[in-house]
Amino acid sequence: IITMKDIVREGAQILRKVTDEVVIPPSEEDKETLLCMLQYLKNSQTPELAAKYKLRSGVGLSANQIGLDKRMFAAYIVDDKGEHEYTLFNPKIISHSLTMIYLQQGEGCLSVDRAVPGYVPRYERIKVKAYDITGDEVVLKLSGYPAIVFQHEIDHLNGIMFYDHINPNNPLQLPENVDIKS
Ligand SMILES: O=C(O)C[C@@H](Cc1ccccc1)[C@H](O)SCc1ccccc1
Ligand code: NI
Repeated sequence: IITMKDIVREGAQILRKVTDEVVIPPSEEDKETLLCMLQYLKNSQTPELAAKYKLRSGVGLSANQIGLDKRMFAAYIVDDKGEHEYTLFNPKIISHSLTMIYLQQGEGCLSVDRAVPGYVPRYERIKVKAYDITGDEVVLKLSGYPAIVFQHEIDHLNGIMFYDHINPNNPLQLPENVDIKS
């Protein structure tokens, strides 16, 4: 299983690389790895397992965060509508809203062992084209928190860290078109 020792921390070059597209249809190995990444997220959100394996809780994980130069990520979000799991290859944001949102509490990262305060402006709505675990093309429309998670993960695949979006002079400053989203 994936544990924290498998997670690459900031400073590693792979976190600053634009990762390579995965060949579609995906190999058995790539599918296996992506499912392991999803399992990490589920384990990290299961108190007994998180405690047993000392896992930091995560709702998203990109392949380069476990040292793989592959354009794929997993996300596992539980909200009032239930569990939403995503295992996607070669994701691409094909359109987005003008309005932006941000998390009141800012963002964190499994690859960043420190708190970096500040608002991270994200598109409120995104349309994403990707390939699912079977290699079929999917188009997903996301808004709110899931959209934030996807943007955080797709940033990873493009070598971007969440703090790259924080205004260095005033971390709590926002572009004027940003709506409040806590
Ligand atoms: O490092 C990662 O990519 C996982 C990130 C994903 C993320 C961070 C901020 C905003 C959206 C997504 C974090 O580990 S997720 C941390 C977390 C865990 C449970 C609930 C909320 C956030
Ligand atoms: Ni991250």
